[in-house]
Amino acid sequence: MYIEHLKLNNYRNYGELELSFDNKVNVILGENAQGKTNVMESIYVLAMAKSHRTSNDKDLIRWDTDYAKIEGRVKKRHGSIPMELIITKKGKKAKFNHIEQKKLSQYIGNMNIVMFAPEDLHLVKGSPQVRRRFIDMEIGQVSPVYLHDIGQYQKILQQRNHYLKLLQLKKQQDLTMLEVLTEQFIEVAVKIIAKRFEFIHLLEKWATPVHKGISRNLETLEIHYKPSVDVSEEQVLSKMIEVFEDKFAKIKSKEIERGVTLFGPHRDDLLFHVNNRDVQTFGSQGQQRTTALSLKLAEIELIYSEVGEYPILLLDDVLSELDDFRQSHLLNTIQGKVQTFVTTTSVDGIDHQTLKEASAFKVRSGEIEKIQ
Ligand SMILES: Nc1ncnc2c1ncn2[C@@H]1O[C@H](COP(=O)(O)OP(=O)(O)OP(=O)(O)O)[C@@H](O)[C@H]1O
Repeated sequence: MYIEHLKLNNYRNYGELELSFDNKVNVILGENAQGKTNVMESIYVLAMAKSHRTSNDKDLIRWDTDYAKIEGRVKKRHGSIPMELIITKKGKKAKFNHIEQKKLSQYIGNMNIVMFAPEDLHLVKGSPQVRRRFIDMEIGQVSPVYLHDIGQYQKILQQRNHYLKLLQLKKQQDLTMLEVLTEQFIEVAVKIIAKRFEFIHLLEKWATPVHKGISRNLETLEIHYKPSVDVSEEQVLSKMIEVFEDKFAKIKSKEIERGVTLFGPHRDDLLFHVNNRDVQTFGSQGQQRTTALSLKLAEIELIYSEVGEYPILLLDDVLSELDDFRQSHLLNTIQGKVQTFVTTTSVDGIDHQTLKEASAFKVRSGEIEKIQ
């Protein structure tokens, strides 16, 4: 799939912008703070209904205006489909094929995106939160049910935390309500954990050969999912409810004392092993970068295998962060099959055929001009 047309109104530093793209590499050139990332972000937001760099939708609305609008036409195998997202200070409205989608979980996933930005290089080394976000965004793109479950989970987690806080502060004494919330919590948590196990296997299946290629056959990558409760994959569906019930019964007084939920998918993590060693602890910076790059390239193949079409790749300021070998590995992989957007301040030093054949756009304070 690829995005043919993009129109922005009052999005970040763009008043009005209309661009058409080919199904190939599109380079977005410009000095710092001119609006390169803003274009990438708008494509990401159109696909995912939220930004990768802010959780506050209001940040996306151009200063001193009331709403932001992103319109796009995505070309898929079965035709060209219009998508639209309007962000106001009160909320957002999403349309797919001119029809408003009441549930965002039904909207997301119609246009698949893989974003690779400098912060993704911290996927291995960063906090578990970064890795959980990565898993959730990726599964969400191929499974609307999962997105719905995550939404439910967050709601119940919030209610449970709120109730634990009341118990902690002795504003409540009744434990029956806590039991009801715990039961609801476990029901959704089990579904999420089962799906995460399944997804990590699939991701590993694609990432291991990619990693072998980038490491010139020297390294074997393994990805392990580490739920916060000690449970093996075999136990997930058969015994998980019991495992959680036992755990929560044992830590009840501790949770009340702390006023917060201590176990569940919001505390899960991922582990990456290269040649049987934990990359987070023992990996060199190069190995950590290779792992992050392998995961991104694996996502491209994973989406293709699940959806039947390649996703759109957004490389935000990341190409210059990779050495020559990794750069050309990346560009060789996408060449001719994945619509790719690359932002950079300069293409000097990137000597690859793919970039020579690319379309190029020049950004200057919220205005864009096609230059190649
Ligand atoms: N809501 C907003 N309304 C208007 N302008 C905004 C808004 N949010 C950000 N900006 C402006 O957008 C510009 C930043 O754009 P962007 O992040 O796309 O930069 P960039 O070209 O990618 O730069 P760099 O190479 O430094 O990453 C800044 O000038 C900032 O002031």
